[in-house]
Amino acid sequence: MPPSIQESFPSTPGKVKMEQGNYFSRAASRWHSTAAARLFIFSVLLLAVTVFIWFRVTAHEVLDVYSRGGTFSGSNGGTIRPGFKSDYSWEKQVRQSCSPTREGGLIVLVTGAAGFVGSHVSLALKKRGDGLVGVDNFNDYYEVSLKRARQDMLAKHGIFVIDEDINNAALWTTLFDLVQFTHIMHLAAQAGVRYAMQNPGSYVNSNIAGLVTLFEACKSANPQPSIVWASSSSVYGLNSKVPFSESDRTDQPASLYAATKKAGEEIAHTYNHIYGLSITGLRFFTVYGPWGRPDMAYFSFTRDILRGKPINIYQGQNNKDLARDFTFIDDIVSGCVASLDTAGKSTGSGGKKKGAAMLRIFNLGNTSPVTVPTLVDILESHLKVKAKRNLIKMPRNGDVPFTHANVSLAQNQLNYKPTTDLDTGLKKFVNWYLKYYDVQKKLKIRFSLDNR
Ligand SMILES: O=C(O)[C@H]1O[C@H](OP(=O)(O)OP(=O)(O)OC[C@H]2O[C@@H](n3ccc(=O)[nH]c3=O)[C@H](O)[C@@H]2O)[C@H](O)[C@@H](O)[C@@H]1O
Repeated sequence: MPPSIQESFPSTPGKVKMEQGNYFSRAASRWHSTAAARLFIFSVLLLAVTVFIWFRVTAHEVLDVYSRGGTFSGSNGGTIRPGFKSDYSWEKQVRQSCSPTREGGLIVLVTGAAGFVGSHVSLALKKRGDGLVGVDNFNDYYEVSLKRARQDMLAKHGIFVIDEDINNAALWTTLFDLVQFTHIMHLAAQAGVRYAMQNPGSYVNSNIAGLVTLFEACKSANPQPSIVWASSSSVYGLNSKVPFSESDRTDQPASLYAATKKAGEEIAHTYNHIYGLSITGLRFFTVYGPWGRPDMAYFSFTRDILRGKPINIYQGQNNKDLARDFTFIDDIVSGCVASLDTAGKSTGSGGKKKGAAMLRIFNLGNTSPVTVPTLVDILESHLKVKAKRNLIKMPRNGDVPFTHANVSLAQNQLNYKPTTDLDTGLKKFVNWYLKYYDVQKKLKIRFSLDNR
């Protein structure tokens, strides 16, 4: 349409806009004519995009935290970090720690490395020349200073422990880009049977969500690592067939802790089935020993006996003593290392299964249950102090009356043979306990003198 005819048409909203458009485009063209104006518009756009992205990330994090029913601090006081940033010195520490010192040495990621079993397994692997890096979130379920002391001990042997949560997917992306792990030793978990009634969310967060986050990273890794992880004797729950064999029923968990470990075993099946991950689950039976967990009975009893405080000894129905298949840490370490050594390769790549992969479950126990009062007798003899015993009815808090492992499968396939009886093992524990807490006391005194 020629401009003269177009101008003679009556005004319409469209026209008015067009005229406004012309006005603004003239004004804009004046602005555009300067480089400063272009820069200004670009900056405004950049700011808008940044604000938009920040808002989305923050909103997502808030929803994520609230969906877990929590606050912005972790389930045990740790801080939830939305991402992960590495730097040169961090990468250097990871690389150094992961370098094997023997030919054909494994390259292992150990989660829960500052924990009881994790620190022992890490040390054993390093000592025989494997490369490894640890991850631990140092939560305050029990005294953090003990976890830090284990970390110091590992650092002296050249093992780097990353202070992070297993739910941090960004950590796994960074770490798996940096290192090609041959194996994962997954020991990070929310442990303890009775604490599950106080903090159920913590069990779901670590033992289910954390496990899935890690499996997701493993499935996408290229090549995929082989995985060994800690399940628990508690999966046998109310099973009354003794001794407990891997083929026994495990669908009657007595605690939420046991239920999350059982769920872990099912999740392991899924990742093996869909993605070809090689996965070995280990059902540990009440592990004890030096550098142990203060929340466990043998440890807290020792502390209370030495302080002259009474201890509660639970009893089952008809005042029957409870019994556990207490297993010494060195035997558990042998079982863990043998599981790593015998693990088949994962078969998937690029997140896709290429063939059937190994899926195993083993009991790692001692095969000779001991009653709790006998445990106390042994502690008394090594501590040379009499316990003040309160016999009380077992509270309904997830406990089971007894555990007893059949380890013939582990014996056949891992050459697993527990060699430490409870008396020998507790003697080693008591020696460590007295030394460790005496050292800690001296350090505290020296620290307070230094700060005067
Ligand atoms: O084998 C396992 O799967 C589990 O072993 C332990 O659980 P638990 O056997 O209950 O070990 P303790 O908490 O040390 O209790 C040992 C025995 O002492 C008894 N006990 C515990 C505490 C107490 O104050 N009094 C008492 O008599 C318990 O009832 C139990 O029979 C660990 O805490 C779990 O993390 C682990 O998974």
